[in-house]
Amino acid sequence: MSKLAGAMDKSIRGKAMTFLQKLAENDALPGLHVEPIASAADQRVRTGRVDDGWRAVMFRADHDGETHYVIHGVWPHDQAIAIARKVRLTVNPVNGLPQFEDAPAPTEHPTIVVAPPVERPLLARHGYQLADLTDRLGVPAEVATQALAVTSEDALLDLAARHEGWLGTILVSLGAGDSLDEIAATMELSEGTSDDTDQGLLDSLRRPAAQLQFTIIGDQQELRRVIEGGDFAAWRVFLHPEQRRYVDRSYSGPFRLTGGAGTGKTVVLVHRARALLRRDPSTRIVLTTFTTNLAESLRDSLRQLDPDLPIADRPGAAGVYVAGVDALAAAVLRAGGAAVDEAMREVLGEARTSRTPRPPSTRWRDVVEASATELPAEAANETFLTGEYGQVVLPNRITDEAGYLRVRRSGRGVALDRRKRSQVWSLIAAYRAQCRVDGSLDFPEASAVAACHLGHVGPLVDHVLVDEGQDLSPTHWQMLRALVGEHADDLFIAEDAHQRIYGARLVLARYGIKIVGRSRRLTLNYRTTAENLRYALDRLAGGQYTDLEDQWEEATYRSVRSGPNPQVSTVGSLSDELDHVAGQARRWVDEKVPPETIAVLVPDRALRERVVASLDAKGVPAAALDRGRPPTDRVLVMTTHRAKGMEFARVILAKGGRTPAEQERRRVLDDKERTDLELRDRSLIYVAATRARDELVVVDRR
Ligand SMILES: Nc1ncnc2c1ncn2[C@@H]1O[C@H](COP(=O)(O)OP(=O)(O)OP(=O)(O)O)[C@@H](O)[C@H]1O
Repeated sequence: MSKLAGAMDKSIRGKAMTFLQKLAENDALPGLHVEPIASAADQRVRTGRVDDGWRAVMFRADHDGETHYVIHGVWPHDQAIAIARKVRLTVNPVNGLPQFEDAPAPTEHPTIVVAPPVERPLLARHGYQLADLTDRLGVPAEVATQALAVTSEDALLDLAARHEGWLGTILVSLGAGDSLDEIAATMELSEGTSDDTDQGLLDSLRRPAAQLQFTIIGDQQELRRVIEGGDFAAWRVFLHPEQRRYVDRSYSGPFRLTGGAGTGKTVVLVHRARALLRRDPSTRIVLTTFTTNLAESLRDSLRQLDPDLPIADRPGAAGVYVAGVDALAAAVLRAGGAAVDEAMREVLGEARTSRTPRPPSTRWRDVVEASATELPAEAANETFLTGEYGQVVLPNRITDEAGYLRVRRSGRGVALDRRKRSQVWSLIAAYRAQCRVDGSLDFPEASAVAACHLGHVGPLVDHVLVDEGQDLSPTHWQMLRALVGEHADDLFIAEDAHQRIYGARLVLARYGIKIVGRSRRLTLNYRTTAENLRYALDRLAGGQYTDLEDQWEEATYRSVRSGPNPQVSTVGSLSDELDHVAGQARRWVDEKVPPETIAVLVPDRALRERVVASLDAKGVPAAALDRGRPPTDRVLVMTTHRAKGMEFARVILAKGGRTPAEQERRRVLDDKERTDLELRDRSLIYVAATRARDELVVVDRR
């Protein structure tokens, strides 16, 4: 077992690896010098020789004829000896979890006199007392006393940051006002008996909450990953008990995991893919998300988690096939061969020659402009028609006017009488006629046809894992439903309704995906500081957000870290905005902040190019990020859409202004459509602000 290698100096990692490998082979090898320490506080403590100057501190526990070592860390010789003398690894008598202690635990709660604070302490405001923390949760008395004295959530987060593992996590939950029962349940704390024998200690180390801090090293490769990863790769090894549950558990049907930005939804998905493959190496998994860029980063994460994980080259092959959802549709169509023609006829009323969908174009706008339609502006526009086609026509496989006149248009804003429906159909028919000329399919058509084709040939895979579920469209869901049969662990969907920046609201049950109670929520934010999270959540206040089950989305999250408040400035013009952005980036680069850890997020590509040019002019190395991987040594400038799913130490959010064309586009929209667009505008700011790990600077334009 090993504690997080964060404490380990980089220069010694290679030798530590060799030491631990040898220790695993035979702890009696003379070069290792595994020795007890005279007058140590814990009789299990041992030190081992990593090299002349460095020693490992560890604990030995024997059970069933086997010897186990719990690695505490590697330190310079004298420091290691001093630590080894004092440190104890015990089982917490209240919650049954392993804990390190520097000195013998007091038998009674010590009397610690704390000066009465001017403000009422935070935990008292939440109604907690000392005994709640110590006797119910097992928080050591000294830490509990400190926690009860702090007056703000930020101060409590600072205290939490000083304690690794379960203790830090419990403090964060207390700060957020969670009830004792909730904390005990999510952390899976035990009650009562504690067993300080070697076996008791080993059992305690295997508890889910212990795995926030300890991991059982099964083989050499895992050992290497833990040692080389250090703190930055904590997600690969140390899961929250709740995360672990969603990774390992089996569900009788589709499962939905919700949670705000940075709560570790993607981490759960990636671990779950590996867990499913470990259960059955021949299993066929599809891991999908909205865009190709996000899919690429999922693939990278899978490789980081486990370089040996089989990545499939097509949906239906053993292993994990990772693709953006539209690329997945294209792959299904390519693999389907001539049989796809039948599905095309059923969905579109005709077969098209291309199997590769073409990217979005101006075709809907061209159709409206070339027509002499009498439809009101709220229906004769690209936004309405794209929605009508993707949400009504394609999912219902409508191929003629008669079908369109009959179809239910539930959830759509603009009311259409028979005459108007007929006029809308003329535009749809004109659109399809143009597509027929070049034989191409658009993205929604491709997923609709893929769904129909899969309905004919049957499911291709055993499990589908979806990230960013809130952005997927009706035909995407139809396709995913048809891709996997209805059985246990068929679909696992991660979503955050507050981050919907693409598609329209929808309800999964309409597409045959019945969650029926299999829905849970992650609330602990690992990425964003409490201050930045507060700013981001305030942007959503008052908006009515619903999730994929048509439930109100809550916005109650807590953060594991605190930091400076976001700096928000308001400027009067584009040139002031550009100056402000470049000035801030310049200051950070001058302070030696690595440029690639700084991102400037903008609403559109036009502003992106302006920002890059202005950074160049100020001598700040910068690059526009679109497709592909981010370059190093440059400040990254990108649209918020591109930044989805990513994170940066520092973010400058340039909100920009609306162009006259955009203002006109919005003016003609129906009220419902406009309200939805406004929700998405706010979500875009929320997404942007939650990309910042440490510092956030916002530039608002009047
Ligand atoms: N158990 C963990 N221990 C340490 N870090 C974690 C843990 N879980 C997640 N993280 C870290 O938190 C950050 C956010 O995780 P992740 O990207 O999975 O969140 P998300 O919910 O998918 O976010 P978003 O919705 O914004 O894409 C990442 O840096 C990840 O490494």
